[in-house]
Amino acid sequence: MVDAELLRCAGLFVMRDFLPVDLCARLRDEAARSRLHKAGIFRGEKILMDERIRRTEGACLPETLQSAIDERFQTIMPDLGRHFDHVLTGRQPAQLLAYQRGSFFRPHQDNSGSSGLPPDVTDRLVSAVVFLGRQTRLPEPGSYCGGALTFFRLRGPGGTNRVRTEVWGEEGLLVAFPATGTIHEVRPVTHGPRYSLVTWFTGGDRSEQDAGGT
Ligand SMILES: O=C(O)CCC(=O)C(=O)O
Ligand SMILES: [Fe+2]
Repeated sequence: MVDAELLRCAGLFVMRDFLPVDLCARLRDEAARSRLHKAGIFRGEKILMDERIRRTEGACLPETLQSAIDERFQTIMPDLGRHFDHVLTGRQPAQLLAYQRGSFFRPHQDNSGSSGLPPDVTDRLVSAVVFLGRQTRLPEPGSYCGGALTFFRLRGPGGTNRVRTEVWGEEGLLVAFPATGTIHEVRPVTHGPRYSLVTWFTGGDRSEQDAGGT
């Protein structure tokens, strides 16, 4: 369940079927087979494992699937840049994430701009999340429950301020948002696993480029 219009109205970039269902299924299979490692959070230069804030695991993204994913992200880069008023020139390697029952990621922004963070974080301009599975209210074969990607204080229709906006996963759905200032969380998964791909686009402001151009 995603009200794409609502998210668009709040300035997010939404694309259904960004990845084809067969590619989503292959990625889920790979993640299920892969050795998983605990994913951390940045505190200054350090990566901290704090399971009160984030309980998520990372899986290996096989090279055989990497090029298909890169190609898809590459195609939307100009549109994303226009949408968020940036000149996007690069992208950080996509991460394949696995959330088992009980996993979550508490409210955070992907680039808080705090001093002392490594360039990997401060370079992030636009965050993109791709859902590889489907969220349902009750367990169904192949679905997950809980785990809504929840945004806080998004602008609503008519300039209202929505307290919370939930995005329920659909296979292949992409949601992109500014890496700085967009507070979001992954609600606890109650039936899993939930799989997603995340990546960050980098580059510069349009205005900076215009000022520098001749
Ligand atoms: O898995 C998701 O849906 C989002 C993950 C996330 O917010 C992050 O990795 O920063
Ligand atoms: Fe995030």
